[in-house]
Amino acid sequence: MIRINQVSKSYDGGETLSVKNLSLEIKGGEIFGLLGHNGAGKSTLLNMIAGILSPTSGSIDVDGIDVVADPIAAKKKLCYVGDSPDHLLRLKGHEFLRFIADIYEVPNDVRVSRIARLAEEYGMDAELDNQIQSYSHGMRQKMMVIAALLPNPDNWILDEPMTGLDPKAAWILKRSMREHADAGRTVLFSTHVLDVAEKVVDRVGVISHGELIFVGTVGELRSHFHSNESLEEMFLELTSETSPLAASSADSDTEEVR
Ligand SMILES: Nc1ncnc2c1ncn2[C@@H]1O[C@H](COP(=O)(O)OP(=O)(O)OP(=O)(O)O)[C@@H](O)[C@H]1O
Repeated sequence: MIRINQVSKSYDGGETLSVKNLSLEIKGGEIFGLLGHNGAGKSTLLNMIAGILSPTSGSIDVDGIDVVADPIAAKKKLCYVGDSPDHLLRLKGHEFLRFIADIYEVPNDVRVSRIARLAEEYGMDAELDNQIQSYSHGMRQKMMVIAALLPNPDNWILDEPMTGLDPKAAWILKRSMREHADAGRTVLFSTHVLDVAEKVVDRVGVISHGELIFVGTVGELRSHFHSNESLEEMFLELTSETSPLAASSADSDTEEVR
């Protein structure tokens, strides 16, 4: 479970807030999709949950562990796919995965079988002896997904995880997300690809200018609009400059439709 309590983030000492007083609870058993335009604050929020950025104010806990007060314990409860797959490029695939398994203290026998399964599923088994810098963008993204899923913690935090994945890999990841949530665990991911979101999410959160302007199921969003529109159409209406819900102030309620 991920609990975000009145979190704000400023990159410039308080002049502007990239995330504004945001509260949200994501329970075990659900896939939660975070939607928002470029610069809306998705990566900033996910980076704070993953412990890469500190909130300017507010608190975040993962399975009851405060990510700022106890960062190592909190990190053991989550995995994270960031918005760039270009890390540790000089390592070979298997060296990178061994490094991740060491950090997460994945036992030897477990890591061997898990790496073999994940590499085979994502079509990367023939690539593990090559340096990551020789991989294509999509192959690097697959490595980030494999590395994230390798420790198999309860909470998955995935920033645009489908970007660059081929259809088969995207399908396998979506299936894994569903299985993970159905086992009572938590998946939080961001995406721009709204037809993907519509198919896999249990709930969505729409973030605009650092504020959550909607939290609920796609069905609830539909009944709010009294329409049968696609998620894409509703998202565009919700975040348009003329929408009464479009974020502009920091003092509004954020749960459900404002
Ligand atoms: N390192 C940084 N320094 C200063 N401002 C930043 C930094 N990172 C992000 N921002 C600002 O914070 C805001 C939110 O950015 P963020 O990357 O969280 O958006 P996003 O929703 O993930 O966007 P995208 O969909 O384009 O990845 C933007 O206005 C951005 O310019």
